Parts: sequence; structure tokens; C-alpha cells
Amino acid sequence: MRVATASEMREIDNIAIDEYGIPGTVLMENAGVAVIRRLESIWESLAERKFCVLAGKGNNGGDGYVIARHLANQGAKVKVFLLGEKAGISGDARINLDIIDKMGLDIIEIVSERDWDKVKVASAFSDCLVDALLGTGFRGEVSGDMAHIIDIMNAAGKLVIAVDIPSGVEADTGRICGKAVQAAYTVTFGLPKPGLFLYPGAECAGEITVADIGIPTAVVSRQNIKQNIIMAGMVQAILPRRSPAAHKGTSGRTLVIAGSRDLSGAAAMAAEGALRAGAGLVTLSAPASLQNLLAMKLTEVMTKPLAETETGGICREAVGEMLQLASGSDVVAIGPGLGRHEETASAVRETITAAQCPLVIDADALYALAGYTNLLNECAALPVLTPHPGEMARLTKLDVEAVNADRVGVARQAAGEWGCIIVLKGARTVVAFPDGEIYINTTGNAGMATGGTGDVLTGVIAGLIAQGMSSHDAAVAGVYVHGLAGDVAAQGGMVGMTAMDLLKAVPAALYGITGC
Ligand SMILES: NC(=O)C1=CN([C@@H]2O[C@H](COP(=O)(O)OP(=O)(O)OC[C@H]3O[C@@H](n4cnc5c(N)ncnc54)[C@H](O)[C@@H]3O)[C@@H](O)[C@H]2O)[C@H](O)CC1
Ligand SMILES: [K+]
Repeated sequence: MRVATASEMREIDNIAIDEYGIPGTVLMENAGVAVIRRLESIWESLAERKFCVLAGKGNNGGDGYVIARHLANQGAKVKVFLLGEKAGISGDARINLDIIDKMGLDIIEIVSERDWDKVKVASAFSDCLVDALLGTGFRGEVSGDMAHIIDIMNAAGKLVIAVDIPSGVEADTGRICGKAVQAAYTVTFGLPKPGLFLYPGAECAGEITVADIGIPTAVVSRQNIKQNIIMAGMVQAILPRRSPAAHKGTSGRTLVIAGSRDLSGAAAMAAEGALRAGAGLVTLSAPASLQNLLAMKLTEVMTKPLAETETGGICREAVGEMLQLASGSDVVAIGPGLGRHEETASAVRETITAAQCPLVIDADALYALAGYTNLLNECAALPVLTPHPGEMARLTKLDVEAVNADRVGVARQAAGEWGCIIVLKGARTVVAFPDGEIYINTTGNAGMATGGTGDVLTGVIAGLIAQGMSSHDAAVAGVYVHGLAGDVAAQGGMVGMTAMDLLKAVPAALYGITGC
């Protein structure tokens, strides 16, 4: 499902109005009616229900006036609170404000703190608050009257329905700037906005309805919109299907280069992640001193010893061995638990640039790439990087807050500059491609915030590439399947679930999507 930024949505709006001649008031009417339809799905009859419509000064407020009119027509009791003065309202919004004025609806201007209590009292006696304060025109921070009104709305304990986007949530990033309305429902128009799916904004949206407001589909389809939500149908279509005649050789050869003396678990989980994703033959190459330990941990995975430093990490002599193993593999996953010894980092960089197969680069291999992202352009195939925000911060020299403040923008810029696929992990993982294409994942849960789940993801993506998926599709599908496995594992209790629980749930997630 595509998601449009505020500017893309404005462009679509303007084309519909200017090129197709659809009056803005028609779009506004359709937007308002879409919210009424949603309210009708909650309450069979709106008659006698009490509504407070909180309206801003722009077209989001205009939608609010349309909603107020239809509510009044259905016999509901409506109070409209306008943040500002009527004189300041113009355009399509003013047309609809004048209509409800002529209808004699109760319109109260909020122009100072003396008016705040009016909202508080009316809210206390309402069944529902309609948030038509700010939509895609929101800029900067919420402050002053707006901030206090949002506080009152959130404290009222009433059902809140947001018009287009919860006020105070930035449409493009999901950032909350000052205050944001906590809605139970959001009705968004045309296309959904990224901020409805990215935290913390995603926590304000409640149940999202995408409403068609009559914009010609040709207008939407011709827009070069590059943000998407990963949907089950898309993943179902691209996941590999196994032939009845399959044997372990037909499901790919995965090489995992991972582990160091005190970090064997990460290596084991990455290797098993590939297996659980359906990879045929998985080889784990790790420092020789881990050989026996890993061989005991992993029954189905072949283990190959590598030359190691005195601290138990792979050393320069291991490069030749790793490239030899890589030459017989369909994909290499490198990084989990490798350690950060400079000699190991140097060996990693040499291997990444010399390997001739697709790469999934994670954890300490990302550590080795800090300051060396230019090497990614030398990779034989488009590499997949799977950083968490901390690793992304180190690679981009940003701080973690800056990364999380604009996850889509940071991932997109890095993918374009470095020439790679970026899987920026976290609550709502973002997958970014060099051409600017973005996929936002909505599977998964907070129970996955536990050590090792990232190692499993690395293995899952590698395992899908080993089975013939492109790195592009494997990154998108892998993220979705991994999150779904987390949701399956969380059915046994979200808090306290482990990466091993998630690992075991990967086949069930695959089965849930493909039926096999
Ligand atoms: N196709 C569609 O998507 C349609 C969308 N509609 C609605 O129109 C809004 C966008 O309207 P716009 O006038 O561009 O902006 P807003 O109403 O969201 O807000 C602008 C308004 O708010 C003031 N403002 C901005 N930032 C702040 C702030 N930090 N604090 C206080 N006030 C702020 C600004 O000055 C303006 O006055 C869209 O979301 C839909 O709801 C159309 O109605 C139908 C088609
Ligand atoms: K709103």
C-alpha cells in the first residue's frame, strides 16, 4: 500500500482541483462524509449523540465544519470550537464555516485561555471529540491554545476521531512536535501518510481508515510516490515456493561468517535464522576456537573453522578461507558477533569488497564499515545492510535521536549515497533502496526488543536470498516474515519472549503467508 507525504498529497489535491476541475469543496465534502460514515459504523444512529468538533484554521478545520453539518442533519448535538477567529478562516473552509453559521450551529471561538474551560465542560458532556485541528499543513511545534486544547481532548476520556491525521503528528515522519491528539480512530484521505505508521505518531492514530474522496485514480497512480507499507499480499506473491522434487541443494547455499570467542550465540542464531527461512545448506564459518561449541549447538548447520586473532576474532589470514567458502555460496551473511578487533574489521572489509555473491551485512561488520561506506559501491551485488539505530548513527555520524526522528529520510539518504539496501531496524522497520523506494513494516511487537532478534533477521534475509529471491524482495519479505514470527512468538507472552522463540516461529509465519 502506498503512503503519500504531505507535499505529495497536496500535489495530488491540487491536480484534482486545477487539472480535473474537481472543486476543493467537493473533496472537502467527501472527506467530511467519510468521517461520518466511520462514525456511523461505530454508532448505528448518531441522533442525540453529543459531539465536540475541534477545528483549526485550515482545510482540516474545513473538514470539521462539513462533519458538523452532517452530524447536525442527523440529529446529533454538535458544538464547534474554532481555534482562532472566524474572520481568519478563508477558502473552502470558510465556505463550510458560513454554511454551519447560517444553520445556526453553536460555533465558539477559542481566542484566549478564558475559552479553554468551555472546551473542557463541553468535552465532559460529549460522546465523541472530532479532531479537525491540524492535518497535513501542520508545521513546527504545537503550542499555546492548540497545546492546551489537545491536553483537554486527551484528558477528557472520550472517544476521539482524528481527521486525516492526529493533530500534532508530523505527516511525513510520525514525529510528535509538542503535543499530539490520542485518537481511537483516524480517517485519512486519498492515501495514508507515513506518520500514521511510524512511532510515536503510530501510537496516536488508533484504527486507520483510508477514505476515497473522489480523486481520479489516474492522478494518484501517475505520482512518483515511493513510500509503501509492506502488505501480506505482496509478501505472499514474492516468497519462494518449494517444488515437491526439492532437495537440500535446490534451496540454496548460505554462508554465515560470524562469531568470536565470547559471542557465539549471535552466530548460531543467524545461521539458524537462514535454516528456518528455508535455506537448504547453511555453513557457519567462525573462529576455530568456537568450532566444537558451535558444532554442539547447531545440528543441521555445517561449521567451518577460521584463523583467529589472539583475542578470538577472525584475523587477516581468514580472508582467503572466507572467500573460498563464499565462492561456493549463493549468499553471505556477515557480522553477528564478529567482535571489533581492528584486524577483524580489516578482514571484514576485504571480504565484503572481494566476495562475488549477494551480501547481508550486520552488527560488527557494520562497525567495520564506519568511515568506509564508500567500499559498498565495490560490492559485486547490491548489499543489504541491517543496522539498528545505534549502528546507523555510527555509520552516518548522526546521533541516535536524529536517526529516529526521521527514520525514512535517514535510511533513504544512506541507501542512495552508499548504493545499498538499508534495513533500518526498530519499531516499524524501514527498508530503503538506492532509488529512493521505501517500505515500512508493520508486523512485529515490543517483545522483539531482546538480544538476538537482529541476528535472526540477518539469517532470514540471507536464507531467502539463498532460495533465489532478489536482495530487494528478500529484504522486504524478510522483514515482514521476521516481524510476523515475532507476533506468533508473542502469543506465548510478549514480555519474556526470546530470540529463540522468534526463531522457532519463523516456519509458522511462512506457513501463515504461503500455506506451505
Ligand atoms: N486530498 C486531501 O488530502 C484533502 C485534504 N483536505 C484536508 O486539508 C488538510 C490540509 O489543509 P491545510 O489547510 O493545508 O492545512 P491544515 O488544515 O492541516 O493546517 C494548516 C493550518 O494550521 C495552522 N498551523 C500549522 N502548523 C501549526 C502549528 N504548529 N500550530 C498551530 N497552527 C498551525 C496553519 O497556520 C494553517 O492555518 C488535510 O489534512 C485534510 O484534512 C481537504 O479538506 C480535502 C482533500
Ligand atoms: K487532525
